[in-house]
Amino acid sequence: MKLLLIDNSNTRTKFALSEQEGRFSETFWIPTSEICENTLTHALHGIEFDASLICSVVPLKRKVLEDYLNQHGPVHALSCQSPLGLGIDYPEPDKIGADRLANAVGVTDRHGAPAIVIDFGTAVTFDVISATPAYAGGVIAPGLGAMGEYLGRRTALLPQIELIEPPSAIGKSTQAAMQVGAVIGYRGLVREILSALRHEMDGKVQAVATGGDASLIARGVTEIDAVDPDLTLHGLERVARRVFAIDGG
Ligand SMILES: Nc1ncnc2c1ncn2[C@@H]1O[C@H](COP(=O)(O)OP(=O)(O)O)[C@@H](O)[C@H]1O
Ligand SMILES: CC(C)(COP(=O)(O)O)[C@@H](O)C(=O)NCCC(=O)O
Ligand SMILES: [K+]
Repeated sequence: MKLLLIDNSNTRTKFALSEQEGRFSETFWIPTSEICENTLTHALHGIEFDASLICSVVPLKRKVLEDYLNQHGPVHALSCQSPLGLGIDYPEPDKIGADRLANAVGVTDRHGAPAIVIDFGTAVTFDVISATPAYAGGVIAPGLGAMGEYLGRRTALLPQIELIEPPSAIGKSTQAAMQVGAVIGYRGLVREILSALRHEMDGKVQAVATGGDASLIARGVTEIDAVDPDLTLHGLERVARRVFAIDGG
């Protein structure tokens, strides 16, 4: 059975095709703002699949995706009601972003529990999975892109910057000074939050990073144990195998 997996998040909507567990035959993405029937028809032209599974944190785009996919076979939208294979230790499970639940499934399946997933997307999310394993809650902070953009928008003289590694901690230009604030400053945010989370958990807890800014920020941060770029899509695949009763699911 060929599965189409879709992570509909705020900046990019990622797609993966899976026929064999743990391996994607194809992956691509579309800016979320461009998701409409036309772009989907174009992007999915010639791609065959038997069923699809979507995690969405953008309700209007989720509707467009579901309406389109419903014409092409069974569709499941991931929620706290889906067969996640994890407990949920959280007061209002239906408020948890579907991408965060997919990340929790992905990290448990691929790296084991207990774990902390850090998703460096539009927002940066930290999600804690206990040894049980159960989703235990987490942290939401501004994403690196949002932090970088903010100063350029709210000041008269500061430019928009490219989010790249600054050559030195002592900035020798406005851009370089802002890159230090964003990139090096961001690593400090990550270290401090990880330390506080680990302090509230028992024993050694691995941290796995994913999302658009993961490789840039994780560089040199020894508190992050691994970067797994397609973690959300892998979590979706795991749930899809259960929903559609595929062997190994
Ligand atoms: N090609 C790219 N397009 C957009 N953002 C990118 C790209 N490469 C890296 N990024 C960074 O990744 C962040 C978005 O990460 P992503 O995981 O796609 O977010 P989301 O899951 O919220 O859609 C942006 O803030 C940006 O800094
Ligand atoms: C926190 C998020 C905005 C992260 O979205 P992303 O940055 O991946 O696009 C998203 O998971 C969301 O809208 N969550 C709902 C609230 C919650 O999880 O508590
Ligand atoms: K995401």
